[in-house]
Amino acid sequence: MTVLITGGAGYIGGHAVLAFLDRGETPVVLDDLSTGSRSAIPSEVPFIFGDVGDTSLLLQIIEAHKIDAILHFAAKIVVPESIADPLAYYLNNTAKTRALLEAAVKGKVRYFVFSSTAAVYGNPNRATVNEETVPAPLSPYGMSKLMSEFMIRDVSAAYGQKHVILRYFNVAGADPKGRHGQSTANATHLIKVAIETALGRRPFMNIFGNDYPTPDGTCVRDYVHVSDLAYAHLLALDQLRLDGVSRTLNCGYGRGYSVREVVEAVRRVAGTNFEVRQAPRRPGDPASIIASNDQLVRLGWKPELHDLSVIVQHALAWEKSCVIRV
Ligand SMILES: NC(=O)c1ccc[n+]([C@@H]2O[C@H](COP(=O)([O-])OP(=O)(O)OC[C@H]3O[C@@H](n4cnc5c(N)ncnc54)[C@H](O)[C@@H]3O)[C@@H](O)[C@H]2O)c1
Ligand SMILES: O=c1ccn([C@@H]2O[C@H](COP(=O)(O)OP(=O)(O)O[C@H]3O[C@H](CO)[C@H](O)[C@H](O)[C@H]3O)[C@@H](O)[C@H]2O)c(=O)[nH]1
Repeated sequence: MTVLITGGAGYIGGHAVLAFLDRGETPVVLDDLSTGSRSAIPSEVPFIFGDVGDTSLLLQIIEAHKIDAILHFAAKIVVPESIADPLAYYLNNTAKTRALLEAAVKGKVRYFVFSSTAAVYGNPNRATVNEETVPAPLSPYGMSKLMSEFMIRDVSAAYGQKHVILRYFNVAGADPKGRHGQSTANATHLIKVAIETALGRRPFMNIFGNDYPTPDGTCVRDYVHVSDLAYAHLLALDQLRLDGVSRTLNCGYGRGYSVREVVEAVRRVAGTNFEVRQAPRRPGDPASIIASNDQLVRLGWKPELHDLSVIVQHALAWEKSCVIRV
């Protein structure tokens, strides 16, 4: 039984690769390195350079490595970019997921674990969202993922494949042992941007919008440590192999921080002040989105790295180490 990780050269997929290695399993990685990095993949892990939309390549990989489970991380992930270029997102995230599913069905892959997103919920008018909250994405990115969710459920119903759809909230932090972190050039994620600014790699950063209906007017998000999230994948796959029950699960801590609170946490942990400018709202941003995580916790998820200071510390340590490596 071998696991295929698509997008394993990227930020979250790379942490999933480490989680499997840490428990003695060696996965196989497929990645086109569009945003991922070859150096993120440990040398003992078989790496195939290629596209998830290439059904015949996928069939070869499934057969050659006896793949019984696919963890599908590969995607484009930037919300504003998806608004500017929706067709690129519907191609890479939706059409290519369809091609991957076709290969999985033809290759008789039994289990499919999908990286979905809190962006499927749009701008929910409630304190927390659970998996039954009706999805209403605000962006083509969120819609491209929601369309994939529908395909995955239909494929399970028709062909008997079992799946877990994991809806990640805002993923942040880095491997506590310093082996991997977020390396994407021109990253747009808040914690990454704030840390780059704290380290003087950006002259200033923007806060997008201060007139949201939130306690301090800035957007509220549920930041989840990437290593706790990687562990959730192992748990979800183990459970799927055990009981064969397909599930959709929120992956967040159930607690929100505003943009201002995150900026303050980065200032505190980094021990430095940096320039923050107020900017207009960014298109496609919901005011507040926080997970209800009861279902994942019931499966046995025990997050250990939920403190925002710990998330920032690990991200900061990774960012500093990146310069040392260059
Ligand atoms: N980062 C977050 O906060 C967040 C939140 C919710 C969901 N997600 C989801 O998690 C997944 C991983 O995101 P990430 O933050 O690690 O992004 P990332 O950009 O670091 O990783 C994506 C990886 O997929 C690869 N890739 C992209 N298109 C490909 C294709 N067609 N064929 C092969 N490889 C391809 C890239 O080279 C990269 O290595 C994505 O599906 C994303 O939608 C991320
Ligand atoms: O320089 C910045 C960067 C971000 N923000 C704000 O910080 C919040 C978080 O923004 P991120 O870009 O870090 O994350 P998003 O909430 O936009 O989206 C992230 O989480 C989503 C799930 O909630 C998606 O899955 C998506 O892939 C991933 O980028 C937003 O209000 C954003 O406007 C700033 O103010 N300044």
